[in-house]
Amino acid sequence: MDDTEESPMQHREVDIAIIGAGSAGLSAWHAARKHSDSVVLIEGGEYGTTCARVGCMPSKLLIAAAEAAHQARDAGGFGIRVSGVEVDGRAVMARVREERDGFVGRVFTSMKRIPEEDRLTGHARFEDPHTLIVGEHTRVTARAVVIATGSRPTWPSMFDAAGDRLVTNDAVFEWEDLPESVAVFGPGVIGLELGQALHRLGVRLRMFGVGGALGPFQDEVVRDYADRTFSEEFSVDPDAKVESIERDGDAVVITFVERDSGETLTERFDYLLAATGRRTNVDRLGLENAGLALDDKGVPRFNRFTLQCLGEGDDPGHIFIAGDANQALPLLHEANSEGRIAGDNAGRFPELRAGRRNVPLAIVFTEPQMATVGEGHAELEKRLGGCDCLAVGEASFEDQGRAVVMRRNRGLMRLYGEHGSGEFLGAELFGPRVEHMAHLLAWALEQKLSVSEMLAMPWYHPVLEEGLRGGLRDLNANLQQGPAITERCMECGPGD
Ligand SMILES: Cc1cc2nc3c(=O)[nH]c(=O)nc-3n(C[C@H](O)[C@H](O)[C@H](O)COP(=O)(O)OP(=O)(O)OC[C@H]3O[C@@H](n4cnc5c(N)ncnc54)[C@H](O)[C@@H]3O)c2cc1C
Ligand SMILES: NC(=O)c1ccc[n+]([C@@H]2O[C@H](COP(=O)([O-])OP(=O)(O)OC[C@H]3O[C@@H](n4cnc5c(N)ncnc54)[C@H](O)[C@@H]3O)[C@@H](O)[C@H]2O)c1
Repeated sequence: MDDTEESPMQHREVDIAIIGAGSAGLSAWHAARKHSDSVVLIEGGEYGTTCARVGCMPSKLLIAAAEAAHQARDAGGFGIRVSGVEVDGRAVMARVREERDGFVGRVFTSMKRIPEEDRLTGHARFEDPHTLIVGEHTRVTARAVVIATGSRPTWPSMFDAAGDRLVTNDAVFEWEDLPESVAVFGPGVIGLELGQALHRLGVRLRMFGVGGALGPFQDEVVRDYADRTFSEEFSVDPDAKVESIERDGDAVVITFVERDSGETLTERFDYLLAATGRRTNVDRLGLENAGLALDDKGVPRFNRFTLQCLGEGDDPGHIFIAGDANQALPLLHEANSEGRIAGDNAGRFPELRAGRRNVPLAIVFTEPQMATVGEGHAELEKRLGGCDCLAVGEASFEDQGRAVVMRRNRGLMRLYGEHGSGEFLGAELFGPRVEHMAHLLAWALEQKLSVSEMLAMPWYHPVLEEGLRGGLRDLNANLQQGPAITERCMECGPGD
């Protein structure tokens, strides 16, 4: 064959095709294989998953280094003198990359359990509802398809002026050294995690947001408290007025109105880090050929329990969607569980099983940490606020005993319950190590416990969870199911 001749298109006929070898796709593959040996997993980008390569794991590695620096600087508060805390940016980034490579390596090792003939490399797109074209080299015909294509960062076009100094989380963990300065756009989950870590590692930082949003919080009381806390540590403006973004030599030059002074300032930064949200990768799938009903954002409409997509006439069909691709709950544990449900149903199609879904749980690894459990405050207000059915309890960590002991006594939680039934509904937490309390609350919500039942559980002393007990007691009092809190709990330990 001469060089100009195109190689012929290969043809594969399979039971199930899974598009995307990320966390959702890998779970889907394992679940589907329980039903059939004829399953292909198609990957168009890099293997290793977003979580391990550029997401959950490297971000937590950077945060861990930042925490070490912060604790060393804070040791003086305990009477421990640590002199000359120095951040070796190269060493920090080397550890981040090395450990990150370890996590990615473990994904590769588990990928090896998937036979090579079941893996296809190349970008997939629909030719018709049952046919995929993969990398222009293979046509795959499948009885059922799972879309598990994940998401990618998105930003407004005004950032493009920063040229190659515009970066996202995809680039940060490849840095050989820490930069001198970064302008972070988007005080959401990624922006706050990475921004605070960079600041604690000595990077000069400003963070710009729009419309006042901050982290995952919907409850204004918690959001305002978190805003005040972060603002004391580094420059963050959740409702920034940015006048221009320009490139000058190697610098990104940003002109903005400074929050506190109201002055217009122009500052130079090494990088503009865009953390302004993520968009689903379904836009490059040729969905117009798949016969699916799409929502106003172009995402297939689907059933949350079966992960089955609806067809154009709203008839459910043979295509399933899992993980960040469906934009519902872009979190790792949800990608895993959706992948499992979608793969299982693709395998048993046309028979289907409704998968078990967990209550919403999200944790952000800032310091103090942020967490949300259950339905968001806005949804609860909409559903229950009008009939006065929603009760709120509150507790501060400022005088919480264990938090004081640890010099981590900053934070506020708001807890929600239903009048009448006394059931616990959800919470927004901002405080020390609330990752653990968020789990306790999510488990209580799964069990449909009432606030009184939660309070009847054991509470050790002195632990941070006693702060949670304070919040639950306040909620119970507001539900008129317990005594009003006029003073500290008499039967509790000091600083409960
Ligand atoms: C910085 C950061 C930090 C995060 N931290 C956390 C955290 O602490 N906790 C948490 O729960 N979540 C976290 N997340 C979110 C979590 O990483 C994602 O929810 C999860 O990785 C999504 O998995 P997925 O399988 O849907 O997508 P992915 O792992 O992205 O997999 C999708 C795959 O599909 C491939 N693909 C796309 N289109 C095609 C196509 N047309 N053909 C073939 N292949 C295709 C892609 O190349 C990719 O490999 C974080 C995310 C980021 C970015
Ligand atoms: N710890 C975790 O679980 C974790 C960590 C990181 C990411 N994630 C997942 O990744 C998803 C995406 O994270 P994200 O931080 O990109 O999205 P996000 O939606 O949490 O935050 C985006 C932020 O950017 C702001 N924004 C939008 N346009 C802007 C503009 N032009 N200028 C300035 N700010 C602007 C928004 O108001 C918002 O605050 C999260 O929703 C989460 O599901 C989870």
